[in-house]
Amino acid sequence: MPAEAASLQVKLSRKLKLQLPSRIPKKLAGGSSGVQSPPRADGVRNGDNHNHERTKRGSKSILMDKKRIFAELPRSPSSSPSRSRSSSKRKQSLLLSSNKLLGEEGSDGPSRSMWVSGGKAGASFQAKVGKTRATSLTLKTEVKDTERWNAGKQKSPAKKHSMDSSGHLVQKQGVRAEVPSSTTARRRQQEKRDAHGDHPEVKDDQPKKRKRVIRLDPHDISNKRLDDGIVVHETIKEKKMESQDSVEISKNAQFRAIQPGPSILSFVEDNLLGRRRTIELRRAGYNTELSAPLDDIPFSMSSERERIEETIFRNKLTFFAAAKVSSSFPPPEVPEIAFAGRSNVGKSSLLNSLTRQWGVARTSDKPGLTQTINFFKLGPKLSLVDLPGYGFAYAKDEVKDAWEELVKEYVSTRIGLKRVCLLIDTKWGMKPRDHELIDLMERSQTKYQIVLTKTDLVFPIDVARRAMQIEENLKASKSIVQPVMMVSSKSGAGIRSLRTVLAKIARIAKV
Ligand SMILES: Nc1nc2c(ncn2[C@@H]2O[C@H](COP(=O)(O)OP(=O)(O)OP(=O)(O)O)[C@@H](O)[C@H]2O)c(=O)[nH]1
Ligand SMILES: [Mg+2]
Repeated sequence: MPAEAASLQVKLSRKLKLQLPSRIPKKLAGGSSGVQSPPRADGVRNGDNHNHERTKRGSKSILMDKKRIFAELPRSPSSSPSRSRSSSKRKQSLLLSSNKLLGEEGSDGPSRSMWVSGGKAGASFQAKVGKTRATSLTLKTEVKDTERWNAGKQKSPAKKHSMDSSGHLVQKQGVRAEVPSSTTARRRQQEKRDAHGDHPEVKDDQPKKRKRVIRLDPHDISNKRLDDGIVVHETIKEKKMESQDSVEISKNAQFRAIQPGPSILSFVEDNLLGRRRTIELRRAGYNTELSAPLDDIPFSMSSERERIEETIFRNKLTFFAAAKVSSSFPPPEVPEIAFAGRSNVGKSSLLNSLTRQWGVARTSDKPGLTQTINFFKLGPKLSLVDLPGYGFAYAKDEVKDAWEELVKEYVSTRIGLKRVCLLIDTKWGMKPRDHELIDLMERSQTKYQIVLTKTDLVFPIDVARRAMQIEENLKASKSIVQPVMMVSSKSGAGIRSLRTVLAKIARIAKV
């Protein structure tokens, strides 16, 4: 038996020496050192085995244990002695891992051979390869590639490969460079598979997708223009805002610089105009629980109307006509006093406050409630006319324009119109549309009087300043009736004074 074994060993050695490749992929050999060892003459490299111990035992002992199997040319199983099951399993696992490695390497791999146990194990491997048709085919083709690769290697020996795991990419790139052009199609296929995630390890080695680079068209200056435009617009806007602010500031400064005359100041104080504390009103003897307490009527009830100092305002206020167009105006039978002004300035409220009949003329905090010219009779000798407001209102522009035209027509053509009370919000002062109406009344020689409203919302000094400001502005006006009146429908301040002025009109007026 020892003699047989020795002869068998010799035979195997010869056979295997013939089959030994010039190079063996390090990956297959499981090597991990960073430097590739030069191939040995007998085809066995120091790093070809899974550990260095085997290498130490020498090439002979390795050959005893291992046999290089070429996948494309399955060798007939040698008549090596049978091995234990565990050994066989170990070889199979080695085979599987090797197979896996082959798969990972793809067509670019430097070798498709592997070291497995000789004898029965090798035979079993061959049988397995034979059984697994797909695997066999792959191996076959890959071995062909390996041969070509080796040939290529020999042609260009100057090129080196780093076989260590850290330099895997370098090796693969090198191999790629050496793969002949006939394998290009296959390589593309492999790359496709890699791209589909068949071999994640290899995929990692693939050059990563280039980031999209946004190319700038040197002739396209739209972006720049857009940016520039925005910047320019912003600066213009900012400048505009700044200039507006400065104008506003200067306007406020100008307003604060107004020195009201002594008559205006005393009027404001006598009538307790402006924002006042409740305690102050109480101390002055007014019942702050009542509506419009400064009107100096203790109870705001119908029976109390008898206490109104101006007899004409003791009459019942009755609505009798509404007009959307001038043709709907009622015939001018009695003198009329109209209340005009911007929307929400307090026209309807003033009518109620003057007559102390709350709710006859409808009011709302929503601008644009009064949309028709409403005619109210205050006794047999006077009519009070509530006009729709102009300026901002919750209505369509066409509708608002129609109101404005109607108001203009009324104030400029109405026979029997004795006075237009032009109401101005004390806080905001006169606006361009107010001036428009003034101009119209000036042209049509309609008498008008400025009435500052909502005086309870501003400081007494500002009420005086506003009155003074308007008086100064309209000094040259011919149709204006001085003085500027100041009222508050809420507190009742200045209402009695206004009644006195308006009652005089009623007394002397004839249609
Ligand atoms: N604080 C205060 N609020 C007032 C005064 N006069 C009226 N108001 C309020 O201002 C709002 C508008 O009042 P209106 O009388 O409806 O005003 P208008 O001018 O008739 O409004 P339009 O009919 O829309 O043109 C309402 O909420 C009133 O309560 C006032 O003297 N002081
Ligand atoms: Mg109104």
